[in-house]
Amino acid sequence: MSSTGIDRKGILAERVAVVTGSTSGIGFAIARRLAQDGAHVVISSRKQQNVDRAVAQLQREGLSVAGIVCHVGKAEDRERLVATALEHCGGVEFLVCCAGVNPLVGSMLGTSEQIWDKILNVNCEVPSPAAEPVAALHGEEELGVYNVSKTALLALTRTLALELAPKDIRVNCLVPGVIKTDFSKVVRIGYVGMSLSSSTSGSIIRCRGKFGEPEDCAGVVSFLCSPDASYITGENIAVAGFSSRL
Ligand SMILES: NC(=O)c1ccc[n+]([C@@H]2O[C@H](COP(=O)([O-])OP(=O)(O)OC[C@H]3O[C@@H](n4cnc5c(N)ncnc54)[C@H](O)[C@@H]3O)[C@@H](O)[C@H]2O)c1
Repeated sequence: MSSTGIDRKGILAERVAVVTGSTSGIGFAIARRLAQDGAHVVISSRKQQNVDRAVAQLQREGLSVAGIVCHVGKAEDRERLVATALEHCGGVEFLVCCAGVNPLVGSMLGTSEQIWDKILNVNCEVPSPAAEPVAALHGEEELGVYNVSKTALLALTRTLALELAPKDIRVNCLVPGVIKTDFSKVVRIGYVGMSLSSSTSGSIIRCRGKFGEPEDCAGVVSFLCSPDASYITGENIAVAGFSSRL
């Protein structure tokens, strides 16, 4: 039982969550946790085989999940995703935007317009009608455009939270540190011995103790979706241990 007298078992029972970029990594862990906490969850990402694999795995665990392909940069895919949630679950109560890209590791200077457009489109424009995007606080060298896109989400969260407050819609942003997924390999490769160290390019990356696991992010998102968080909106919440926030 929580301090508010709310029973946390099945805290999200019969609620409906849509999670983008949820066939692997942080998104998958969030989808699993929300379903374990009782929600009906719609999983999505770009490839049918990945959606099928993730849905099958969670259904084997006895969880209530459906899945559909959704490239978040495509308007028709996003519409189909919402339609699927309406059809299977009768609505959407939580939207968790995890899809993110970083096709560039290198200097921001001279980065092509095409790369800027891709990163800003997927990482910033798409979460704009959403709740709980995943974003950044302190950037690293060589991830400049990505840093810009994720830092924009901090302002997006604040602004959207204000705009949507009259509709009683909350908007919060999870700011992970270095979490062990395929996505962060490019950053983790520079760590030596899990302590303060130099990356191969010479830039300093800070991490003391250990990297995070995707599950470290999932519980916080479940909390943010729960009634215990009903007075929390417009916040950027770091789950970063002692590592840099990506
Ligand atoms: N891993 C970290 O250390 C870390 C830290 C901070 C923020 N993040 C952010 O967390 C989010 C999830 O990353 P992850 O580490 O779990 O990586 P991941 O590669 O394991 O998962 C990313 C998921 O997004 C999907 N995806 C990518 N582009 C998409 C698109 N256009 N449309 C739909 N789906 C798409 C991929 O298929 C995959 O399922 C990203 O937004 C990333 O920027 C990750």
